[in-house]
Amino acid sequence: MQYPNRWPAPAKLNLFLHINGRRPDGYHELQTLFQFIDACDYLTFKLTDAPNLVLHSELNSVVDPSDNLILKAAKLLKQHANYSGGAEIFLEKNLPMGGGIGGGSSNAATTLVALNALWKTGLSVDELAKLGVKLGADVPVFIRGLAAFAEGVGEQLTPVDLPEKYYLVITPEVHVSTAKVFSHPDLPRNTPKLTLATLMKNSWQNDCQSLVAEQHPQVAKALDWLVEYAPSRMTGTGACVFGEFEDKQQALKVLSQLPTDLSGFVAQGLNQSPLIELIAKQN
Ligand SMILES: C[C@@](CO)(OP(=O)(O)O)[C@H](O)COP(=O)(O)OP(=O)(O)OC[C@H]1O[C@@H](n2ccc(N)nc2=O)[C@H](O)[C@@H]1O
Ligand SMILES: Nc1ncnc2c1ncn2[C@@H]1O[C@H](COP(=O)(O)OP(=O)(O)O)[C@@H](O)[C@H]1O
Repeated sequence: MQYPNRWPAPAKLNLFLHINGRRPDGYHELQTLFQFIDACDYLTFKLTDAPNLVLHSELNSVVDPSDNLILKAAKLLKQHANYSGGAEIFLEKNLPMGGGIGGGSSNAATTLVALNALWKTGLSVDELAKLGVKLGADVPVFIRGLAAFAEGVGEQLTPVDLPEKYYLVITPEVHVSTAKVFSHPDLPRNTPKLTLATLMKNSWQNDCQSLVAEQHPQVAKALDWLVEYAPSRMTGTGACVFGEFEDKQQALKVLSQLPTDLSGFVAQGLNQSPLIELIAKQN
């Protein structure tokens, strides 16, 4: 089978994020809507007979390679499948980190999907998703590659077909820790659970937004600015915020007016991830 050289790891947005409660293990019950966007990191894999797993990336100076979700994912698959060889992995990092657009989780998912194909370890998508959730609650949605309504701690996924709008994503230069947001005493945790049909009719919100905006003036500033142009919210636990547009030109026009101390990009919503499209083309 002819696989490509570069494997995409797309970002996601949480179009809404509701927190319904806290479980005894500290994890939170959520209802959230995931859609991919066509902004991606890219990974390249060179297979080796030697068992070593090596990551080449500018990120190595910021995230210790042993903490990098890419190497953690590769190690997990290698151990699970009892694979004898190794890989050199090259990462092109384009996505902002700690922004709530899921770059780390997506990198992990792409590593699992790509190495499973290249190493011919033969795991099913369900098995890969089960491995992936050990690395992060967001990893399975990237492995399955379909826009989805998520419940539980984010692992119960129902695929959904959504309008593929354009988003202006603002990337405030602050790193928000997901663990810190979820452990904050003031985080609202009591949004009632609703059916998907009801949620689709309601206006959408992110229950982490007020807390994160209070703690990070750059996030509040981005939201105050963007909301003048389009319905806007934060994604995940922040710091990125996004405004929805029907029309790409309109989104680009607003981007061109962004105050100089903010930065961002325009991307299109996708119901199928570029990673899964690529795998489907091979089969
Ligand atoms: C809440 C979301 C929405 O997409 O936030 P973002 O990370 O994307 O901003 C994700 O589900 C996050 O997924 P992910 O980033 O993979 O989370 P994990 O590594 O599993 O967990 C990071 C920390 O967040 C908290 N956490 C995460 C998920 C959840 N349902 N309840 C939690 O309380 C836990 O304290 C955990 O220690
Ligand atoms: N390959 C990776 N890409 C990005 N972040 C990574 C990676 N591996 C580990 N991390 C760690 O995970 C943290 C959260 O990453 P990221 O997925 O970008 O944020 P978020 O979950 O908020 O979207 C980073 O700050 C970094 O310390």
